[in-house]
Amino acid sequence: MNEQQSIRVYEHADELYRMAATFVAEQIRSAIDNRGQALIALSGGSLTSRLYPLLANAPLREQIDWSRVSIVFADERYVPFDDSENNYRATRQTFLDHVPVHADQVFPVPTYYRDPQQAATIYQQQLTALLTAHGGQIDVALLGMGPDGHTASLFPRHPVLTAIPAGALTVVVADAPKPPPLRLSLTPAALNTARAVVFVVSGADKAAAVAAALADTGDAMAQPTRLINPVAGTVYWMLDRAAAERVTQ
Ligand SMILES: O=C(O)C(O)[C@@H](O)[C@H](O)[C@H](O)COP(=O)(O)O
Repeated sequence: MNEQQSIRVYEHADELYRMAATFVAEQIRSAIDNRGQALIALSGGSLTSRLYPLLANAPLREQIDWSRVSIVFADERYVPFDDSENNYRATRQTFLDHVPVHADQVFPVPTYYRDPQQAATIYQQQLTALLTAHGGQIDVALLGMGPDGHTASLFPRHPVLTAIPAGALTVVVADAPKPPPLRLSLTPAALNTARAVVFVVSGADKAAAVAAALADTGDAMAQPTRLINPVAGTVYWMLDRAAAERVTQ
């Protein structure tokens, strides 16, 4: 197990999401207290419906100076902003439209480019500038994991995993097994700048993937979460009992 790793298990999903939202709010507050600002990376999926509303409502909403928070996306489905599959759209609906975050501090993946590679290049430039302004680190990267073990849009055994150029911060993922098939993801190198990577995973359908991800050894190409090893940060696994059921350590 990665030494910079912490595993926390909660009895029920409700408790998991409540504790995860509280933890993320603490991380954001501590970044603002220590460095005057916070840079966070968001994922889609169940976080959108279960965790983000907790940040967008009392008491957590009032505990954060949102004017000091910048937001990027760990991954995005390459569909227009008004498509119901778009993570930015979903995140606005449950989170960003309900907190006083400055519009110019929210960085959606620019899926309006016809060429996703162009979007990847531009998003990389934006992230590079943000990292420079934030001392080289994302403060909190919030990630989910699918039953197949994917995280962000890094899918097990997807050819792109071995084709990411050194130093690239963004990557276009075509033929993703989870729809929609065209996606843009932050790379492990980008996510590994994080001070805190927080995996929030619930449900028995993910128990096997969680156990494989946390086993002492394993193939990173089959378990992309193993590619997430922050250079100067900690990985937090926050699980409900059902997702943790097959973890042996
Ligand atoms: O598809 C996306 O947009 C994601 O960001 C993706 O990586 C997600 O976090 C996982 O698929 C887990 O999703 P669930 O929590 O809904 O299972």
